[in-house]
Amino acid sequence: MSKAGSKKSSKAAKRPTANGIPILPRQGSLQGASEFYDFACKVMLIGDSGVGKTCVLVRFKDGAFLSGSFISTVGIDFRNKVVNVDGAKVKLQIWDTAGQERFRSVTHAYYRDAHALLLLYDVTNKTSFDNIRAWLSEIHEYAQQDVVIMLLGNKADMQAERVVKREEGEKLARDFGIAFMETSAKTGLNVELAFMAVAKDLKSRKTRKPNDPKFSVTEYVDQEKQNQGCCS
Ligand SMILES: Nc1nc2c(ncn2[C@@H]2O[C@H](COP(=O)(O)OP(=O)(O)OP(=O)(O)O)[C@@H](O)[C@H]2O)c(=O)[nH]1
Repeated sequence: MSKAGSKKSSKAAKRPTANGIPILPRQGSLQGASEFYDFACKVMLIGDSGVGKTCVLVRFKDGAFLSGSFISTVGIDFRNKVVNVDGAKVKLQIWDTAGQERFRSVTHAYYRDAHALLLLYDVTNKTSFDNIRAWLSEIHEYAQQDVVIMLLGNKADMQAERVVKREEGEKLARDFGIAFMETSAKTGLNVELAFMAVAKDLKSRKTRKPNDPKFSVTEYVDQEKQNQGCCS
């Protein structure tokens, strides 16, 4: 992950750059030599700086939480994970973007190939929530029309600092017809579910017969949340 100030960012500095921003190959290889899979898809994590995109990715990929001082992502990077969906192996190539405004022109270029976008805000940061509409406009401008969008209200573990109610996130998602859930990279709440919903959607798109009902990410997520029997 290209995080400014991290050890890995010195590696990133040896990569090709544009205005000092590390640029990775546009088409991250979906052909992992040692990984077997049936379908592959690109998922992008987007949202304001500091909402927890890198932490959500690390939680999903490694089952760990990056606590401590916050190091902002520089440019864009990706990690792969193969998941099992009803007997099929789906390779998720997950792109972690920099939330900072100065990297926006770099990350826009990657929207077009994305099958799914996980759009994050931070439930303890009202501005990050208010900016969601602007992020959705960008998605509308740069992403494919049929891209799957999921709104994630992250840092749900920080109840004392919360300033955005769950109902506000739900309403915004409803207004835009997109799936919603609250997540926590710290506790792992709903992180797996978010990525699995995306993987299921992709598998369904690839295998669905003309008369089969269309898979709905929103319905799937709502069903799974009900099955958890909790308020998340
Ligand atoms: N309590 C709590 N802290 C979190 C959570 N997710 C992220 N953080 C913290 O929030 C800070 C920012 O997290 P990052 O994942 O680096 O944020 P980012 O969205 O990748 O930021 P940029 O790289 O600048 O775009 C870090 O200090 C994390 O430890 C969470 O779910 N709960």
